[in-house]
Amino acid sequence: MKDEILRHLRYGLGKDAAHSSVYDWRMALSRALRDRMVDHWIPSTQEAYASGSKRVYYLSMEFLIGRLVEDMASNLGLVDEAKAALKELGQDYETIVKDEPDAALGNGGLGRLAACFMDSLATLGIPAMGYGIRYEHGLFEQDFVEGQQVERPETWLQQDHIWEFERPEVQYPITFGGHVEHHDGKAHWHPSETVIATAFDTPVIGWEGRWGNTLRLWAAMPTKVFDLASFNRGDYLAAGRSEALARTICRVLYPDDTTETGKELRLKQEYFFTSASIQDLLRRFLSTHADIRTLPDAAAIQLNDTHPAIAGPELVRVLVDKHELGMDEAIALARRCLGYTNHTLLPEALERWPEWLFGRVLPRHLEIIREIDADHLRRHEGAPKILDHGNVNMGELAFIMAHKVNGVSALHTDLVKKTVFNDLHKIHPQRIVNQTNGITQRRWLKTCNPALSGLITRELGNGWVTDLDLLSQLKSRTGDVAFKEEFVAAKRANKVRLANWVTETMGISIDPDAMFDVQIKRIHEYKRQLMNILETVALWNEMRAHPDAGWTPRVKIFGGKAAPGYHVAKEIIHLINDVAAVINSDEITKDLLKVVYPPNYNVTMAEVLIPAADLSEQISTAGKEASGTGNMKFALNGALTIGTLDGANVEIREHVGPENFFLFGLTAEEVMERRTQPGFARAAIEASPRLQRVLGQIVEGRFCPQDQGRYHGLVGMLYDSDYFLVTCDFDSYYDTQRRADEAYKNARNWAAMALVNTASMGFFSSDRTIKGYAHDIWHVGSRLGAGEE
Ligand SMILES: CCc1ccc([C@H](C)CC(=O)N[C@@H]2O[C@H](CO)[C@@H](O)[C@H](O)[C@H]2O)cc1
Repeated sequence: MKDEILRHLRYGLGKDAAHSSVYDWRMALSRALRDRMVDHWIPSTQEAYASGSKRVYYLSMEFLIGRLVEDMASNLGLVDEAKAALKELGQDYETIVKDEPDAALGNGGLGRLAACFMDSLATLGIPAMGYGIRYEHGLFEQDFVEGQQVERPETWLQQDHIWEFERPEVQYPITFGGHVEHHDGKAHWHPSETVIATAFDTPVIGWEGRWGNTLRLWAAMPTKVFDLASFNRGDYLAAGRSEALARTICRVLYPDDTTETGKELRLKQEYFFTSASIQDLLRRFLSTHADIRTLPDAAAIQLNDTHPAIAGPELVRVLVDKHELGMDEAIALARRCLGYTNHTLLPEALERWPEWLFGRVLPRHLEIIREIDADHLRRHEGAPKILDHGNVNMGELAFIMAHKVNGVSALHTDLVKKTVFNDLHKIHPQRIVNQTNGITQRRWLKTCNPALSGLITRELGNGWVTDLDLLSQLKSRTGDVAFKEEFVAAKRANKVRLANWVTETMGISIDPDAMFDVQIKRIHEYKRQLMNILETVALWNEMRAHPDAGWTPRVKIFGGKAAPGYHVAKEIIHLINDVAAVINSDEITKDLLKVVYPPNYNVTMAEVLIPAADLSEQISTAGKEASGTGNMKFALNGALTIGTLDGANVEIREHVGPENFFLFGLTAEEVMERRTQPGFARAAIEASPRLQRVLGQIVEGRFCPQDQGRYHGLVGMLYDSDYFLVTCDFDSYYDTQRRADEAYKNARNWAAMALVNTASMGFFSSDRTIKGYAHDIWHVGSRLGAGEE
């Protein structure tokens, strides 16, 4: 490895060791790892072709990958070798790893799930390809200016993205707009705009390199790079116009993760990558198969939410307009290939495109959607329609065009059947299945928590890395004092690492023996960061009133971005920072309570925060969080959960046992019922002197004396609407936090509960999730011989 690094430094970067920067060393290390990776990648790709085995195509607008050096080195079993080689070269592995920017090609849960799925598909040896967009700018960088979020463009591609291979030979025309003519029984689409989709491939190598798949991200290129005539006329802007227009399509990730934008560019982004992917998988299929009618036996296409739902009409378009199948046959054939995953029940997140806009961008597809609707209505009278009230409902389209639809947790899937797709569920009672989410333990334990994963491997061997159920053997250790001490020591080491980082980057000192109480996720009203900060103020009030009451010292840690246009979420960020400033400078409570909110939460920050957490905040309004995946990461890393019966919290509590979970709050049914009671919020506030006092302090400007009225709106909204029932769950949340305080005082018992959490997470591996999709939806097998998995 040492020689390979030096060779890459010299011939890849043209540098000698003496004059190399951290960037140069990182590039040299990455190139050395990449070489090893390719030696696993190419044989897998060849075998996938040669075997003609069925492939999974995972279409997602987002892949929240994070950093790759450590993950690649770990999956190839080269971490120690890399560390040793760099040490010999006088370099520090940690410093070099830290230099890599995150690939932040996603907003949150949906994007990260796609990344975990890619790791599991490769580790399980299932031939698969991820298809997405190569955004020039990923999710914005967040900073706080006077406590308020400001966004800056993310710039991951400003330096060489070493893990990708450009595929200039893989290009497809993507057309938009124009009109459709019908003659001699055929449709002829005459588009007004064409761009070229070009492929960039990133290898995805599974554990121990036994199989490799590809993540193919599309970039947009103009059909005509440069308009020399305009240039010669001195019209320089016109000269570069087509290129600028084309590049706009993949310029930036839309930063909204719960509200559909309705922007034309977003629709073009969705069609751009979906059409390129469909054209690409059909080319691959037809290169080894003659009869297009056998496509469903060779391709399982999974839609990651409705964002690629245009895949249905696009496949039908190609089958009818290019391969001359009948409309009905084409629709049925496409349906046998397609699966659709729903990730949210929030009405504002369900994509509904105005028909006029849709028809302007995709006139032929609108025609085909009419055919799909008519075909479905012919078979199911009175069925919900895709085209309704002047909108194209992408949820209905995805449902009707898929042979299987799944929710992402047991509760969510149940609610999908009862609410958003109730009518369609009645018509197609077998179509909706559950696939509870999961996480890859390679990144979310093996790589991010070497202290704990090392201890586990010493005790159990490393079988757990590919079979997480093996962790259940640790349940027998809850009484093993020595083992528990090592378990606690690992947690404390991670807390010290975090405390040092917080002091270095924020100048705030935190006590590693305090309870680290962490809420990290996108800022959204349904996730109720607001309730968390209200509870924090209530706790602060009590601590100030009785500083010697034997409090459990706490560090409240927040992390998360708000969509730039989501003003209430931005107000909540402002409030958290205002409260933090006052509490962190309070002499009375300085050793009892601190509030820390590091800016720019991302995958890499999660990998530092989660191993250091004692308490995991999963406090969404019941019925709103489809699953959550952070909840699984925390429990796996030995944190206890305080949470509602929402999403996958329900299943986590079932697996860890009610005694090892701090449950509070209304259930999803009770939430629906409570909302029917007029003035429920005001009543709840009047019933809680503690909450009343906190709201009074906030509305009077206790945390923003220089801008008294700052939170009048926010508090007013709680009194008048409180759609997410912060007021109704506040007291039980507060009391449950106090129960956690008491529990934390008994370190041994807390350690035993934490150990049971870690030991009970086997079910929540994304390997189990992918096996579920493979069995219930995709009907695919592994290329790794039986028993090799
Ligand atoms: C159109 C704008 C938009 C963009 C993204 C989304 C995603 C579906 C939001 C999302 O990330 N949902 C989360 O998906 C996770 C993976 O299944 C779940 O664990 C989370 O509960 C869910 O909120 C909705 C709407």
